Amino acid sequence: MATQGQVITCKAAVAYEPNKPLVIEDVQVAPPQAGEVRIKILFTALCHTDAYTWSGKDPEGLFPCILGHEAAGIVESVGEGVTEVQPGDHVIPCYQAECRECKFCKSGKTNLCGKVRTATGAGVMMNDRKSRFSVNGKPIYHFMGTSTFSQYTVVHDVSVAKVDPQAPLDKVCLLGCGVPTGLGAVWNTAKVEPGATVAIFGLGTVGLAVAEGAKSAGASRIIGVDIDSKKYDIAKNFGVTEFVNPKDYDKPIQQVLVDLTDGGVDYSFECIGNVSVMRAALECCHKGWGTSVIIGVAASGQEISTRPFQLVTGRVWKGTAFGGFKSRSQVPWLVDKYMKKEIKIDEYITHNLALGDINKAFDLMHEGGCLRCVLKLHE
Ligand SMILES: NC(=O)c1ccc[n+]([C@@H]2O[C@H](COP(=O)([O-])OP(=O)(O)OC[C@H]3O[C@@H](n4cnc5c(N)ncnc54)[C@H](O)[C@@H]3O)[C@@H](O)[C@H]2O)c1
Ligand SMILES: N[C@@H](CCC(=O)N[C@@H](CSCO)C(=O)NCC(=O)O)C(=O)O
Ligand SMILES: [Zn+2]
Ligand SMILES: [Zn+2]
Repeated sequence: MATQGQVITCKAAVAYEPNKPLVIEDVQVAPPQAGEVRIKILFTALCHTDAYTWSGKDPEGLFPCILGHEAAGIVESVGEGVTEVQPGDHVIPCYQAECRECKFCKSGKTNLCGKVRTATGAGVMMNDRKSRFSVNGKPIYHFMGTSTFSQYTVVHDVSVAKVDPQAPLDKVCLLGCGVPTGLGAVWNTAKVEPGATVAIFGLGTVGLAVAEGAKSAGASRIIGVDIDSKKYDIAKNFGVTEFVNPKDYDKPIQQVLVDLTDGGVDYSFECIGNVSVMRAALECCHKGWGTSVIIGVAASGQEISTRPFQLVTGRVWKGTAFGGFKSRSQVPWLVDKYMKKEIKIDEYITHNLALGDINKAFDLMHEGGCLRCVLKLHE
């Protein structure tokens, strides 16, 4: 049955309130308006940022909403003026847009795009500042411009990457967030060079992707830091050469790393979202040149601090969103790299469940053994 131009009723997981179990609902998804694309989502993974917003600690968090931003699917229909994708195309929705026209996109200095960011932050579509989702006539907010915990979603055309139709969507859905973030933090943001020493704080999916990126960049030592010692075994497969558990030491972790590396590492990456660890990650860097990259997302009200002397003496503090990748241009390139076996994806997927099991999937995420859980959206 043709669905183009019609409201689609489908299943979605709705977050009605912070921390209350998500509810699988029949949701109405309106047709795409000008510059919009409606996507049949086939697979979505869960990222810790979904859990962060669900927890109520995200200052941009709005309820009720449909979370989810690491997914893949097939274009169902497009709105007026959409030229770059058409029904049937295989796509990855990208929470970081790329319009190629705004001040940010044209700067050549950043992957951030300004075109739809205020709308996505407000949980609505740019065209009419309204949501395309409703339940029994009541609007449900969008999330990060993607809302992939739904069998169908509507996104801005500048937030859609068209990918190789041969690529397995149950795997490449991970290229919507965590894996590119870690790889890009190394390749684009830090620009790690051969022989460099690297410390990675937090060995979840993002930290492991940092390790993979650092290995491919030719780093000589890749030191993983995690409070869960079980992470070391898996981390070795991603390139981590040494492991440090802060709980095994009486002295501050930055001192442990400085002592281990003759004055500090060349690059460090914070992949947790803990502001005390962000400080340690900066302070374990080598005087004169060490660079620390913040990747983790910290709760509302949290702030970073250090002695300015740390920066005066040459350490550099940076941050990265989506690993600095330009989404529409570079996600298809990452898909091709996966197809050529040049980057891992399968190894990050520890669990596969159905949409109806989404609350179980969030429970799993908080257990040490889960990296990414991929949900199948349709039977
Ligand atoms: N900037 C971006 O574009 C971007 C993209 C994706 C995810 N993120 C953020 O990156 C962070 C990591 O995501 P993830 O999915 O890998 O998370 P995760 O929870 O799977 O991994 C975090 C790891 O940190 C470890 N850890 C926790 N506290 C620690 C401490 N005090 N010291 C050392 N290790 C500690 C945990 O044991 C775990 O292994 C999250 O904050 C997420 O929101 C940011
Ligand atoms: N809404 C949060 C900010 C969350 C945040 O920093 N998001 C990251 C992506 S996390 C993906 O898992 C990001 O890329 N931010 C850039 C952007 O959102 O434009 C808050 O307000 O604290
Ligand atoms: Zn994410
Ligand atoms: Zn732009």
